[in-house]
Amino acid sequence: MLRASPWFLLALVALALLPLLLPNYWLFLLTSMLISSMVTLSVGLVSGMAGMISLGQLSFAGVGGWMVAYFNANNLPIPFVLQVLIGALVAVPLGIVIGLPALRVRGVHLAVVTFGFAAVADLFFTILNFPGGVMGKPVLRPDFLSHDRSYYWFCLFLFVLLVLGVNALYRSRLGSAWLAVKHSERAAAAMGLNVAATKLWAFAMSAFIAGLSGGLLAGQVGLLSATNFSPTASLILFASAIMVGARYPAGAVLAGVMAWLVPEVLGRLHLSQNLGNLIFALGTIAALKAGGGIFEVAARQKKPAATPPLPPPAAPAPAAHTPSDQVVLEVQNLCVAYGQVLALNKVSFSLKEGQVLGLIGPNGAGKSSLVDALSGFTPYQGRVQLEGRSLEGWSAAQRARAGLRRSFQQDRTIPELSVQAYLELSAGRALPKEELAWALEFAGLTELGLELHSLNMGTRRRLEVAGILLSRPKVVLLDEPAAGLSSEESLQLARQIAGIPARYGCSVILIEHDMEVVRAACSEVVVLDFGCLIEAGPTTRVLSSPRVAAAYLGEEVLA
Ligand SMILES: Nc1ncnc2c1ncn2[C@@H]1O[C@H](COP(=O)(O)OP(=O)(O)OP(=O)(O)O)[C@@H](O)[C@H]1O
Repeated sequence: MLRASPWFLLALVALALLPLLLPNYWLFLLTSMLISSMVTLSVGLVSGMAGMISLGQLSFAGVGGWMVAYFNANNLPIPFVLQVLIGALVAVPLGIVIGLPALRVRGVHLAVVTFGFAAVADLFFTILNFPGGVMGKPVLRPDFLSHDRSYYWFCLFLFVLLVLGVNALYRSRLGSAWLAVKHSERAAAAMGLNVAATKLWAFAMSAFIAGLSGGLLAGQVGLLSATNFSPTASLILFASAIMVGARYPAGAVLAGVMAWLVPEVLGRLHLSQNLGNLIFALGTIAALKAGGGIFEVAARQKKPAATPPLPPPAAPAPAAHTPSDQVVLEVQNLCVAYGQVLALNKVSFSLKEGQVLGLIGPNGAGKSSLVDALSGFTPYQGRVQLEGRSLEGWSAAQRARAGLRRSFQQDRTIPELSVQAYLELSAGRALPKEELAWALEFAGLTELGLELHSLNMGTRRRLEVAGILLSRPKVVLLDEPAAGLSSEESLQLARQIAGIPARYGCSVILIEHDMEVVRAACSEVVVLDFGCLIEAGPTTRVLSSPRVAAAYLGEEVLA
């Protein structure tokens, strides 16, 4: 993201002064570069930020251009600037419609859907023609934009506005939500985010930006044709956006430069323009191999932070918190089946207010199925009640918003976000200094600005828990939070987990294989085996039960 404001200002001054030095032909190319950069920015938003493949971005641009051409051909008394804006706005509902399939499909399927849209739009543009095209009636610019230089400055002005707007968006909660959805829709839903709305916003906004660029292109070239917005051109645009890492404005500018420089150079060398496509294709393959475009890789290679120190193990053993008798989560006859496999068979237990309840069992016992069912990710039969309210039919996001939060076995934190942005996204609100300071202490960090990719696994796991706690949940399901941590880190985390009810007043279900962690954190334990609850009660008693030992713990407990 654009943070180097001195560089940004320098580039801006250079771009603003260039028209004074260059002949008209180069000015025309520079304007094309700005317009290409804009439409690349739109790909950066929908694909780079929100992680959805869109192969029809130029069709949105075509809609913007078509509207401007239509206003001109019909001599409608609408100022040019307004025409461009209307064109961009008309592209928005289309963006939402094209975004609807993204709620159900992703990856290659979404690529096919969006490319299909590009093909249909191409047919539409070809059959209907751009208004004014057949009559040879070009789009007229108002007097103040009639000179190529003033038009260039106008495009530059809009481009800068877009960059600032997009940058502000990327730093907002919506921007963080886009990254969350890109990395894991499940984790995003588990944070209480509305995944569908987040995706549709991305499509709508990227269609707006693309539509704006189409309108500007109409003003630049006067007469548009379907070839300006062909599906093939959309493909090349997508390839170049991937190659540069177009969610970074500087990447979009680089793509814009290449979009006019490569054909220009090839033309002067009398080489085929297809060579340009080959360059973009190879660049895309290289980017996919490197796990990101030029600017994404560069951002990732920022020096990783030194491994943060563990928080002082002095963490006083948490004051024993006596759970109240009030039941916060009631689970009755819970059954989960995957086809013929019965993963959970009539499991019933209750979680009391202020309790840290361990959930243990051998591999395949049904622990993850239980967490998935409670958190709304797996269909189940039976009853689950949160503070007396049945959660029947509630989605994962609704359960999270109601105060039933969960963590994941695998790291699902969002590498590009800063510590603060991640915590605020997970908490669902802007956090005051004291709460941020507490979260830093919980995770053993000192800086809020560090990006998560620079943190070690243990720190990211603690940060995930801290973010969940800052959302002030009623119940937290922690799915093997100590996985991948050293034994020292695990015990530290266990002590922190044991202190959660006293500090946050919420209850915890802790799934853990490490019995030391269970002993340190949990007052009571339930044990699953082959999907059935075989034992429940105070930790020490249950862990020394021969039945449990036989089912799962073996020598570890007997020792
Ligand atoms: N998506 C699925 N499709 C089919 N069977 C599944 C699926 N997920 C889990 N199972 C089966 O359901 C049973 C319970 O699995 P689950 O992952 O809930 O156990 P677990 O106790 O969490 O195991 P682990 O400790 O290894 O994570 C196992 O027999 C497993 O093979």
